[in-house]
Amino acid sequence: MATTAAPGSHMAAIKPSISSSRRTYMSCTANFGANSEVAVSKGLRSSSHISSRQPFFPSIQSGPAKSVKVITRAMSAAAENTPLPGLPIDLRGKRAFIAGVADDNGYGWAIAKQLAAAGAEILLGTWVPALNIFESSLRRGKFDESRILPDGSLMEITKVYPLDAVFDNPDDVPEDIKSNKRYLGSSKWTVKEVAESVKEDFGSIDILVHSLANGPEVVKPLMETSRYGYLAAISASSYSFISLLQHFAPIMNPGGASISLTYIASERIIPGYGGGMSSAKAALESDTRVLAFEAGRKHRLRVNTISAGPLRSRAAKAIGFIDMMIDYSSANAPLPKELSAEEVGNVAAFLASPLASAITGSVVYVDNGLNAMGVGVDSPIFENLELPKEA
Ligand SMILES: NC(=O)c1ccc[n+]([C@@H]2O[C@H](COP(=O)([O-])OP(=O)(O)OC[C@H]3O[C@@H](n4cnc5c(N)ncnc54)[C@H](O)[C@@H]3O)[C@@H](O)[C@H]2O)c1
Repeated sequence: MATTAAPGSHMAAIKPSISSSRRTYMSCTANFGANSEVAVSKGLRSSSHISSRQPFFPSIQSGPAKSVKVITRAMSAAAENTPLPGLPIDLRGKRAFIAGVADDNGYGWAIAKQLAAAGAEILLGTWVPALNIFESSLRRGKFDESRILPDGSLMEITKVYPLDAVFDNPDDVPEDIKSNKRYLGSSKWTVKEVAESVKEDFGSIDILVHSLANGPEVVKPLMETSRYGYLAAISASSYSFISLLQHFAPIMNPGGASISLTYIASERIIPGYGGGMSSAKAALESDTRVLAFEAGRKHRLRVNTISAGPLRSRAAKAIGFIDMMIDYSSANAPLPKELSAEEVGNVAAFLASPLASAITGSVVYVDNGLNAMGVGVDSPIFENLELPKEA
């Protein structure tokens, strides 16, 4: 399946406004004749061209006041419809590999969608045990509504690769996994093999997204977490990113970008986010900085992580307190609204684009500003404190 059909959302949005601005402009000239055409075309130029000592519409200042009003209205309509010179997020010609998509509810899907809306070609890496159900749901059209892009076309997924990011190469895979029936139908799903398959199929990629995490003991407090649970969380949620970058960097084009997803529990206490997952996110953020240096110097790649607010994804629901965290954020964040996955997808598209060419090694917060709060303002302690109210 080719993705060339998916145009950049910005470009698609511009086309109709070009013609409507032209229509507005033409109706101005038709209504007011040659003099007003001069006036309108002057008005459409940058305001810096207008001397403060000159009348704004020298050619019609002597005319009746009514004409001035009508022309002003027509001009502001024309200005509203005039496309901005633009800072488009244009990812046409770029290819993205997004690891960690197995349904249409999580951040990985939303990021894939916004990258596709900006014109990127989409390859997915799906956890082997979830692959069958994801592919059959895709085939049966279960995700079609979620695939709709701003221009009305459907997001194309060029290829889905089976992936288990806790195994780097076939020698690492233990017998019980090899013979597990959920793995038997798939092959070449270790990180090294997936990178080799992508190289064989497409030669190179430009964008690498790590949107996966797993902590078998996430519901246990850190003090009760076993060594196995802790190391498993780090392996699946932190080292998996190092491994992906290690194996994909050689096939990433210079100027390429990688993005992972982290959570505020790395730096602030979030009771309930246990099993070493808070430690895994802290490692991921620290690794983002070191890998930014190494991959930047060696491959001219950028490495950033998005610290996302709470989302009702499948993984988050498994932790068991996601609704509470969403309510807490709405009650306490500077922006008292629920975060949408699309808002995170938009920032990922920006970070992946040349517009972010000087951003690397950063933790970028997309959380309605919750990270900036020092207190929870919904505490009864603050009952008598005057808080800013909506105007
Ligand atoms: N949902 C939230 O509230 C939230 C907040 C901040 C950060 N995040 C982060 O966002 C990222 C995506 O999670 P999500 O919440 O969108 O949930 P999700 O369920 O959509 O994504 C997690 C994915 O990881 C995959 N996965 C698990 N183990 C794997 C492995 N060994 N190999 C390959 N894939 C594996 C799962 O199949 C799933 O597709 C994670 O890093 C998560 O920690 C989530």
